[in-house]
Amino acid sequence: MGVFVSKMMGYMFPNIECRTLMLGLDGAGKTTILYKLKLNETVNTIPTIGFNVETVTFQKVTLTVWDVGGQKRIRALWKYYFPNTTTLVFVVDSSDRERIPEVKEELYSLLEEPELAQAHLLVFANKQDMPNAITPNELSNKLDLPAIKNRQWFICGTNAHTGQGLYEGLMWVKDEMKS
Ligand SMILES: Nc1nc2c(ncn2[C@@H]2O[C@H](COP(=O)(O)OP(=O)(O)OP(=O)(O)O)[C@@H](O)[C@H]2O)c(=O)[nH]1
Ligand SMILES: [Mg+2]
Repeated sequence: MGVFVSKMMGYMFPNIECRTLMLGLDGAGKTTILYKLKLNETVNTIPTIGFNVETVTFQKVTLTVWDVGGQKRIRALWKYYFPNTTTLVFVVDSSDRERIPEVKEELYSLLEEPELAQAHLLVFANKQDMPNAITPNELSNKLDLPAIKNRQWFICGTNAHTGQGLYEGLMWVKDEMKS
């Protein structure tokens, strides 16, 4: 009986799989976020040369999260991770105000990529714990997010060390995937 019920539940509420591509400038906090989500731990990171990939399950949504190094000289490799992306997670170091123009340039060049045309956009305004951090609202305006009309997008403030804000983002991804 228990097996029957669990099979019925599986048919009625199937697991949703989501290929998630996490990009952003070097040092934004992508790898820290990945392992906070996967292990609920704050790991010591080194700059990613190449990628990390982990699966994270959240309320029946299984995300395969690809975290690709963001150093300028290796951003040319991002394109190899584009195919079949359902959600683009773009991580920003909110305390690095000087690099916001570079952030914007990289974000908009991603949004022009045909292989990412179907992807939802989740922006993590990370490092909200830093005293000079730009707020998610301010970042949204600086990145002109309200002007994006051709895809669903969402921004939230995060602190990858404590995990604050990360689940708000995942909740949005889950709702987008289910709708
Ligand atoms: N204060 C603070 N520091 C953070 C936060 N998230 C990440 N960091 C720190 O920022 C530094 C860079 O984090 P990473 O996760 O390695 O950054 P990354 O985006 O993976 O960088 P690349 O691999 O070079 O693309 C590390 O020292 C992290 O501990 C945060 O929310 N707050
Ligand atoms: Mg990294």
